[in-house]
Amino acid sequence: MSVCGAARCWWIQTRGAVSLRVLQQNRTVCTTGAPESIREKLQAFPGGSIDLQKRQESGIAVLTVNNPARMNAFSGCMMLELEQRVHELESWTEGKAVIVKGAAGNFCSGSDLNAVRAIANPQDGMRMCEFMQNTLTRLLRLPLISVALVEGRALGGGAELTTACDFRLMTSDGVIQFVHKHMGLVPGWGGAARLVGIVGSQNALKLLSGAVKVDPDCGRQMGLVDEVLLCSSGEGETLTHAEQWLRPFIKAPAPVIQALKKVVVSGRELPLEQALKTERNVFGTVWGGPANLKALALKPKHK
Ligand SMILES: CC[C@@H](C(=O)O)C(=O)SCCNC(=O)CCNC(=O)[C@H](O)C(C)(C)COP(=O)(O)OP(=O)(O)OC[C@H]1O[C@@H](n2cnc3c(N)ncnc32)[C@H](O)[C@@H]1OP(=O)(O)O
Repeated sequence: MSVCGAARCWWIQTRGAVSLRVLQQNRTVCTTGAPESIREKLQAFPGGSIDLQKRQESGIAVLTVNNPARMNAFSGCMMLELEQRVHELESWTEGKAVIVKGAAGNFCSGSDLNAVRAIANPQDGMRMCEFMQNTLTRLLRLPLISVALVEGRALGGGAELTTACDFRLMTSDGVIQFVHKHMGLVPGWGGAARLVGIVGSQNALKLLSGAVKVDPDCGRQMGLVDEVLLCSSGEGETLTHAEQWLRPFIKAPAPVIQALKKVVVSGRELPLEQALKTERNVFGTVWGGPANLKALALKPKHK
């Protein structure tokens, strides 16, 4: 059943639910589906797709924002599909990482301006923002190491999407630009809050108030870009380079990688006492587990 054919209420089901449950208590992130009205409105704007390829052998998923005729701008249906793909990844037990990219050598040009023009009243605009904020918060909280692969332009909401990943890799032609000022707007998908956490408040203010075109050098200097991929524009080659960059970080069984991401999320988002409690709970899921026992068996017994 396509998402656009049915608006459903999604609940986050995940192991180590303490971290998510505590996070939900502390955050206004709604884990239930957005009100029917905004879903119906978003369904009225078709076009493009959010494609997900889960590679069981490597544990790396590739999530592609696919609307090349619109420079991968988000139609309403793509916003709904993104939530569905994130929901799928929340329950991918073999997963270790997800690479978020755009189609045809561009990252994403933000909201589809045709939809933006039609969702012009403040109430619906705020509901669309809340829907995307919730989805992008869930993307960043996935128990997977997430990487935004920025080829070409990441503009507006597309720039915000890059901040909803743990890391950002950029090709030499890549640009991240928070163009919101030029639209008479501020980021609405949570990009401002996350950007402050990534580059600090002063650099965030410069990038937003200056609508600065962040190229690879600027991004590396600011700490917004974690690696520049010096490779030809071949889409397949760039993705291969991104997977190679990820490899050292996912060299462990999926439950261990997922546990590591969960304790980092709770350390980043929770007050210390709750973060420590989450860490203990997650520790309990891997202590004495297959990977732990296998590692102990390989250690020489000390006399
Ligand atoms: C919370 C933020 C969120 C929101 O408020 O909802 C937003 O993200 S608002 C949108 C922010 N994004 C933008 O403002 C970028 C808009 N696009 C552009 O400025 C330019 O297209 C470009 C990205 C600078 C590229 O320019 P250029 O190289 O000249 O190509 P074209 O302009 O001809 O674009 C090719 C093609 O793609 C269509 N396009 C591009 N971006 C969008 C978009 N965001 N929504 C809809 N369509 C988009 C563009 O119209 C062209 O299509 P055709 O005219 O049919 O050829």
